[in-house]
Amino acid sequence: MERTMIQTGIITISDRASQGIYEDLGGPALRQAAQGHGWTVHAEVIVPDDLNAIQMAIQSLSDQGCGLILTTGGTGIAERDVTPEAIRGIMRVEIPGFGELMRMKSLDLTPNAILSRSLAAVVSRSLVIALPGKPQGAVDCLSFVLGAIPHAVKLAQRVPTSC
Ligand SMILES: Nc1ncnc2c1ncn2[C@@H]1O[C@H](COP(=O)(O)OP(=O)(O)OP(=O)(O)O)[C@@H](O)[C@H]1O
Ligand SMILES: Nc1nc2c(c(=O)[nH]1)N[C@H]1C(S)=C(S)[C@@H](COP(=O)(O)O)O[C@H]1N2
Repeated sequence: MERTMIQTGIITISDRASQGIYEDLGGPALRQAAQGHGWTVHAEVIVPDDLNAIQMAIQSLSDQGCGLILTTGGTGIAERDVTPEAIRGIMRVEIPGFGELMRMKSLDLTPNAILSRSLAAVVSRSLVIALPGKPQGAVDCLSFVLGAIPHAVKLAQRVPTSC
């Protein structure tokens, strides 16, 4: 697989992790996975399940030059799960195949896979991938879409590239 230098930002979206009620394991799990893929982790942040806070965190990491922004949490159907709405409010285009593939592959692991509204989108010059909240689920879902990430990041960053 193509190994490209990708500047990565990681956002954990969880009311309880943001309040320190439980230790955030999702951000560190994604950092380890990203570094394992040869990417540079620029920053890791934790925000509550709040639409404005999510949008501001994404925009800030994008402005700091992250070509790839991974979020974990808030993709489900609980009352405060607003990650998809937050991303759709600031994206240029959605990339439906990412969510389709993550749900399809995850169905082999858990019947609850179809409860995730996980997605990917281009926000400014960043590829944003919204992964489920369970730390292992986030890492697994990232692995399912890995192959398309280097090319998608180049397209988001408007770097000349061909398929
Ligand atoms: N960032 C995380 N770190 C560690 N465990 C997590 C994290 N996110 C989710 N989990 C685990 O997965 C379970 C189910 O995820 P759920 O989506 O309900 O959590 P959540 O979004 O963090 O909840 P809330 O936002 O209400 O705090 C949690 O109860 C927790 O055990
Ligand atoms: N691969 C994978 N996908 C998964 C899961 C998981 O553990 N592994 N958890 C599911 C569950 S239980 C839920 S409720 C939804 C949404 O999770 P979120 O609201 O924490 O993002 O993701 C689903 N997708």
